[in-house]
Amino acid sequence: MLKPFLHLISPDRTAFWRYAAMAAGYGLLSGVVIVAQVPIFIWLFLGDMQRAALWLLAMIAGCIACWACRRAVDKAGVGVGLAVLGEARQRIGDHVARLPIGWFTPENTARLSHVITHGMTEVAQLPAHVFTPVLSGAVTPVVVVGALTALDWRMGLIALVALPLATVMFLLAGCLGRDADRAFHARASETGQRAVEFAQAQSVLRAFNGNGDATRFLEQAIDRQARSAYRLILRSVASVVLNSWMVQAVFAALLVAAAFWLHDDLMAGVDARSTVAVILSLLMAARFIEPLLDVAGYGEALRAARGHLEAVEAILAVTPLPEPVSPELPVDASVELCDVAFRYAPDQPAVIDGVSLRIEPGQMVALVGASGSGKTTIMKLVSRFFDVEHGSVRIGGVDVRNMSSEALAGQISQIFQDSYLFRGSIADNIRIGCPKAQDDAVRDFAGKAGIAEMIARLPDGLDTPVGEGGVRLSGGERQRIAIARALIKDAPILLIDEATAALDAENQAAIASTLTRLRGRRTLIVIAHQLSTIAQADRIVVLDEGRIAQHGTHAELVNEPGLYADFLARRKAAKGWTFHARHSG
Ligand SMILES: Nc1ncnc2c1ncn2[C@@H]1O[C@H](COP(=O)(O)OP(=O)(O)OP(=O)(O)O)[C@@H](O)[C@H]1O
Repeated sequence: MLKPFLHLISPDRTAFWRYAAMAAGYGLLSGVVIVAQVPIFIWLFLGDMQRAALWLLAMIAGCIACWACRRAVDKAGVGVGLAVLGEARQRIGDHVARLPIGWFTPENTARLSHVITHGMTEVAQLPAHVFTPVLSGAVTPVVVVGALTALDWRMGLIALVALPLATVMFLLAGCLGRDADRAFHARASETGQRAVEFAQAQSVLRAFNGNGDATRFLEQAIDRQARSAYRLILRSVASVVLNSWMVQAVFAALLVAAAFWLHDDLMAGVDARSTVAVILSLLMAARFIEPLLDVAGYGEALRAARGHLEAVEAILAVTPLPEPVSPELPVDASVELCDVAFRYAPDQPAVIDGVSLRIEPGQMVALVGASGSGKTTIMKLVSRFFDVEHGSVRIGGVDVRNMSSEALAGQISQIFQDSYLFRGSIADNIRIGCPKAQDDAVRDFAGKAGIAEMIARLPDGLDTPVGEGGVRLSGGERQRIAIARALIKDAPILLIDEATAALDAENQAAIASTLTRLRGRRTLIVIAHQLSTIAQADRIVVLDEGRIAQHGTHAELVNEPGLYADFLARRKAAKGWTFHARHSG
């Protein structure tokens, strides 16, 4: 528990240890104040009011010191909590930013969101709300044991033996609900994911589930969460009961010992002093039990926080894409795949298998192939969204694994099918490609991407908000903004995945002319469904089930029986289109 917590606040743990020492000191002081009751009662019994008053004053001073100490401890605890919150979120953010794109499944994304929001807030509250009473509650009884031993060694011995026993019991009770707790957190993440999915996919759900069945997935997730919550509550109640029984058993043992002691004294002839000692021992026994009961009560909070800490540890344990120790810089804008093999998971088949391909700087290559043949995966490997399983991907002669992520990102600009627009204006979204770009440049690239007219029609022009994910725009408009963003970046390599698929004829022409302008100036790798785009390519690579089936210029491939000829035939049949290659290699 403490280890993952400390892991989160490393490298500077001084503040935590200072806080822990203060909390232990507070527990010690509380114990001393409790023990101070003994001499007060003894002097009262002996009729020495002056000494009793002096001890009373000392006790009052101790109470004030306790109060001040508790305030300082709470303040330090809040400080540690805030440090954990800041440090952990920063570390999780830095770590997640280096994880392979494949990690970001809806399930992991929901878990990440649950941990960063709910989980980390609970963990941050641990020092002030849980650690302080638990730490001080563990120290105070030790001091009280000393007083008990001084009053009667038998009761002191019982209390002394009870301390490690209670600790073991608390730990065992803590383990009781651990699995149920993990299951509950997993179910809570799943419900969160289903709730977001339910909200985002309303149009699909309503179109396909008009019979009111649309909430089924969400309801099932909520049911599963409710069942796991029920199991967790049962386990929690059991562990709270076990802890309380343990503490009450210790108390009963102390009472029995006190009864025996009194009985012995009665047999030996009652001594008033002994009677007072018994009464004081009982008082100390009660005060010994109080902090233990507190500690027992915090077991549940500790276990819940442990669940969140484990979730954070699990995220931090995912291996990020390694950064090179001595990064190298590419010498040009060539792209090369050398005998590349890749699979998305160890238990899945290879989706890229033995692909070798060299694209010279300034060349335009079109990737063609059936759906699922591996075109998008090749693009992702070039961008190092994942590392290859075998072979290498080289940019400018350098293995992408030997380039820093900044250097690699600087080389590549990309337009994907699902380009995301951030909440902000059109200009903000285009400027992501070049944060320093002036308005004129933004307008210029918007024009090149075919959105000049659209912007001119809008009252706020480039400053028009796009809404989260670009919801206020049509699919084609979103795609064109993503194109402007990619073009303004001015990276030497441009990857385009079906960039023109969502565009109307007018904008297809605008994009085609942009590609014409960029030909020879940038290395272009294009997954093109539009024949007009393929027509511009210097070379065409036809993929089939993760392998290169055909490779060459249009002129070389067009009369060769095979997938490319089949592809052209299908496209012609669909569009009544005739291919006029501008370049024959
Ligand atoms: N994240 C993923 N996890 C597991 N398998 C994946 C993942 N993404 C793609 N695949 C699989 O890898 C194979 C190649 O997919 P890829 O997206 O590269 O094909 P594609 O040629 O680009 O298809 P399309 O033209 O339909 O976009 C497919 O069998 C696909 O199911």
